[in-house]
Amino acid sequence: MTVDAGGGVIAVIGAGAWGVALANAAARAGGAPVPLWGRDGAAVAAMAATREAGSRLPGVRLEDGVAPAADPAPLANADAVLLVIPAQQIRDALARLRPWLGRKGLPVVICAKGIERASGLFMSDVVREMLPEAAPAVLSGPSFAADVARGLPTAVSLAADDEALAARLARRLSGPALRIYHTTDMRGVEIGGAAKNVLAIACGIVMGRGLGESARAALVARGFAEITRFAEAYGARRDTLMGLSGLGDIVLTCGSRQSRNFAFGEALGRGAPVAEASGGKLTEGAATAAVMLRRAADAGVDMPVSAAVAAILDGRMGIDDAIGELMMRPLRREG
Ligand SMILES: NC(=O)C1=CN([C@@H]2O[C@H](COP(=O)(O)OP(=O)(O)OC[C@H]3O[C@@H](n4cnc5c(N)ncnc54)[C@H](OP(=O)(O)O)[C@@H]3O)[C@@H](O)[C@H]2O)C=CC1
Ligand SMILES: O=C(CO)COP(=O)(O)O
Repeated sequence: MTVDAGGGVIAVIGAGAWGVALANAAARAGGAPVPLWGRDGAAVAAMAATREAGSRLPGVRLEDGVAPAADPAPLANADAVLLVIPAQQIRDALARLRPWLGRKGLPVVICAKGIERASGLFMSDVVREMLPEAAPAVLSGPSFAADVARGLPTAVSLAADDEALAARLARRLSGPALRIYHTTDMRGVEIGGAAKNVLAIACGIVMGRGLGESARAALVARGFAEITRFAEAYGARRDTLMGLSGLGDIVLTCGSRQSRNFAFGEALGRGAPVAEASGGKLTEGAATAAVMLRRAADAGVDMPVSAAVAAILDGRMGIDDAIGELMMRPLRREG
């Protein structure tokens, strides 16, 4: 497989907000057409006809090279694929698409942010199970789809076991407005992306409850500390967590209503029921909170902020009690 700065076909699996944004970025970065696979035939046909992204990214036009389709056949000719569907759906989608993806060394770049609820597996391990011949990679960092789709300046991390592959993919996808740093720390990049969504819900709750910016800053700092402990317990490097896919994405999603996870938390903080607070939007942190705590417990890592979010989402604790409990924890040395 050849993927380099000068070309190589990048295909995108998932025609939602982030899939369209990355397809646009890939089209801007390279000369080759970008197949964009979506499961909903009518929706992708409408995208192809109107060249509009649709209701998930209002006002965004598809770049000329982007080719939306519900037929997976073009995936068979891709030099690399970007996997851009919700984390909990990746296993099923790969089971269906495997006939077009089962090639030795095919780079499969995971762009979803989550941990698989049923198995407790990180996304790169799900891909390794479902496509054992593939070369998994992870792309994550502070990047709202609406910004990337419009070509606003953004920087993210891309990790693969093979540093040369990570560097080639980063060069192929980078453009004047999308700057991609590469690393071999897949665990660090994928845990940063998955865990920050849970923290964004916590920050939304605090803001929705009217507890103030000081409380949010405390949560960001203590949440970052627990995410770093968790990631290191699973072999991640601390400096990865200090980078774009950890701290960078926490700064973005814990401070902006544009984040669906933050907005979900804010609605909860204002009193919306858990079942209604997302307004039908994808909130990866809600799916990941409980399973992340299971993995943390397996590794003997304490994650009090994430535990409070999980307890609120499971209905085991009310918001005020959860906040009270966080404040009443025994005082300890910082670290
Ligand atoms: N939006 C953003 O700013 C960013 C998102 N991400 C991550 O990207 C991932 C996707 O998010 P995003 O694109 O925003 O979500 P959206 O809700 O906008 O889109 C999700 C897409 O996945 C498709 N899909 C859902 N289930 C399946 C399935 N079983 N098989 C095939 N396709 C499926 C949906 O299809 P259908 O329309 O038919 O339901 C839809 O096209 C998430 O993990 C998110 O955390 C990462 C960075 C930025
Ligand atoms: O991951 C994101 C930005 O980096 C998008 O966050 P939300 O899924 O919370 O909207």
